[in-house]
Amino acid sequence: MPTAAIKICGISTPMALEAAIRARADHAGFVFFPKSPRHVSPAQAAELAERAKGRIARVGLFVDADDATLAEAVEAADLDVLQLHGKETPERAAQLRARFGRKVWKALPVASADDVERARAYAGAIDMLLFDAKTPTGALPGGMGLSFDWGLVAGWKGATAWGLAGGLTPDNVAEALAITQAPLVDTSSGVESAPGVKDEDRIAAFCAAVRRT
Ligand SMILES: O=C(O)c1ccccc1N[C@@H]1O[C@H](COP(=O)(O)O)[C@@H](O)[C@H]1O
Repeated sequence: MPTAAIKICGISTPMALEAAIRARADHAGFVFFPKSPRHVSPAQAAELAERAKGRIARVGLFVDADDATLAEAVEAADLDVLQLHGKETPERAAQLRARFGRKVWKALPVASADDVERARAYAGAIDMLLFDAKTPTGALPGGMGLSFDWGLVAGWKGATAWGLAGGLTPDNVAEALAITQAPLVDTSSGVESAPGVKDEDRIAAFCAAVRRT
């Protein structure tokens, strides 16, 4: 099995960005969702993105964002990927892909086999599916450190590339990969010392654990 690609999400400081690059992560995620403790403004993202250019891919995370919000972020941070983490439909995802000409990833909340089945509706509309844990009503739709039953997506086969998110840490990512064979893993709170505070050692440990598998 080839080594899984790695996304470190919720990067809001140069220190965290440099740690992700040093650890050879593939993608850095910037959260454009004001309710998140990891939220960055377009101006902050622009600075981070400039530092990231040519060293790590830039992913912008959005939750049911309107076109103006997306346009401002894409322009400021020259994003490579738009990660949609709300209730965006396949039609909305396809529309954004066409409008912005960037890759689009869609996060899907998973708690049951039916949730996984819903992924098939996005075939042709997006570039990657991200299976993430379903979070409680009223809570953030991600970034909560919650995982789901990885057996539900074990060896998932579909028309769309996919990745695994939700509660991944340096301690459990090897097991998650052994069960799911996910081609990409995404973590945020699992490499933090407190909500929104990235930990360099945990970022390094997470990437090393992925590479050991
Ligand atoms: O990180 C956030 O604050 C966030 C807010 C709103 C939606 C998604 C968010 N994060 C993403 O959620 C998954 C899982 O995160 P975790 O590893 O369980 O903390 C991941 O894709 C984050 O990028």
